Formats: sequence, structure tokens, C-alpha cells
Amino acid sequence: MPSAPALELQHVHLQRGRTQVFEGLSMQLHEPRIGLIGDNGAGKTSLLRLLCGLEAPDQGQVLSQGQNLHAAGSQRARWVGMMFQNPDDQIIFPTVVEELALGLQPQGLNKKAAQAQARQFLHARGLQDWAERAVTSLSQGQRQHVCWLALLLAGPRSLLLDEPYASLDLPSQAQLAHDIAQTTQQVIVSTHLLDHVRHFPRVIWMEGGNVRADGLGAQVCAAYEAHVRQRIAALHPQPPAHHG
Ligand SMILES: Nc1ncnc2c1ncn2[C@@H]1O[C@H](COP(=O)(O)OP(=O)(O)OP(=O)(O)O)[C@@H](O)[C@H]1O
Repeated sequence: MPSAPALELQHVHLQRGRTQVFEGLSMQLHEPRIGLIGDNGAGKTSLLRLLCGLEAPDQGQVLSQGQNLHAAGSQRARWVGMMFQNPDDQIIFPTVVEELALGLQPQGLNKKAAQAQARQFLHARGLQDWAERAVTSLSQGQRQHVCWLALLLAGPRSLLLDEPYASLDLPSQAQLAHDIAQTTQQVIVSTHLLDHVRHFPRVIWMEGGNVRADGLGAQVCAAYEAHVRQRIAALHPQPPAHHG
């Protein structure tokens, strides 16, 4: 029998504010790398928030390896973790080492042991100088990097990244793409920068809370780009050719 998918949505309905975002959305997320693409407001962030348990469906359920995510309590942090689009929505503690140590607590480490492990982790990545730094003294891109490090260190079995490249400079984008490639866990990335997911075995194109296309990264990204080109061409029609 095939194993239960890492993550699964079953007939999920979700309302956020006055918006009915999903009406009966179902999907199984087995693949080790999955990209989420689509226009602003398509439902990518809402989907990630459901998948990490931040948002509960109004109807339907979200499962991680067959177990209901929203009934899981603190265990959930071992199954799934999310890196937010805005690092300031994620970071709680004043210093980098404290923030990183937080993610180790679900593994049963006490504060001192967790901070020692976090320091070691930073050291291994040549970032030992960051340990005591005030998070507020870091740039937006650096804070985003702290969020990624916190997620890596916490090590849940599925990592959900919402627009992780948005505030990163080109070297940091390359570093994150490299880190993602090295990661053994499942990684689900929402992005408008299609080159970061084009090579993925699966990309899901969301549109208006539905799946518009779902398949190989190269094919789905090409279909979305062609659709965008068509829409832009329709908005800015070429003037008729002038003869004579
Ligand atoms: N906090 C909220 N309250 C009310 N409605 C919301 C809220 N957040 C999102 N929505 C609505 O839910 C729908 C899906 O939004 P979502 O943020 O999931 O889209 P997205 O694909 O992640 O967009 P983007 O590419 O801009 O990040 C949109 O119609 C949006 O207006």
C-alpha cells in the first residue's frame, strides 16, 4: 500500500474575513519539492497557513502522514514548519540565538541545551557572530535568513516557505536555493520567481482558490507564463499595422 502523503487537504473550505478562499479544495502533497505559483490573491499563502496549522479549515481536514494536523497539538511542530513572507511576523525573540533555540524546544531540549545547539549550528555555517546580535539590528533579508535557519534547525518533516526569495539579494537567493536543494525534508515553496521552482518535480498553479494546473515544474511554469503574456497582450493591444 502506498504510504500516506506528507501533507493532504481533504475537501477544505476556508473563509478569511469576507473572502471565501477555498470551497472544497483537495490535494495530496507527496513530492519532495513542490512549488506554488499564481497571481496575487490566488490563495498560496492561505494554503500554506492551512498546511502548517496556523489556519483551521471551516470544513474538511488537513492531514500530515494521515494524521489530522489540527488535532495534533504541540506535536505538529515536528511535522511541519513555515517561513513567513514577512520575517517580522515570525521572529519573537530579541536575539538570533534565542530565536533559533525556540525551534528546538518541541524536541524536548531545555533552554540552555537548545541555545548551545543553536550556537553550534551558527558556527558550522560561519555565522557565529550573529548569535548575540539583536534581531532589530539585522536587515530585512538577514532577518529572513534567520527565519530560514530557525526552520532548518527545528527540522520538521515538511518545510513551507512563503515567498522566501522576496527580500533576498542575488547571493542570498543562490544560497537559499542551494540550501533547499541539500535539504532532506519535503519543501513547499510559494514564489513569483519561477526560476526557483521551474526544475521542481511538481508545481501547482493556483487561481482564485482553485488549482488551475498541476504537474511538472517546467510545464506548469511555461503555461502560467504564456497565460500572463496573453493577458498583457490583451491589455495592451498592438496598434494596427500602418500600410502605405
Ligand atoms: N487576513 C485576511 N483577511 C481577509 N481576507 C484575506 C486575508 N488574507 C488573505 N485574504 C484574501 O484571501 C485570498 C487569498 O489570499 P492569499 O494571501 O492566500 O493569496 P496569495 O496567493 O498568497 O497572494 P500573494 O501572491 O499576494 O501573496 C485573497 O482574496 C485575499 O484578499
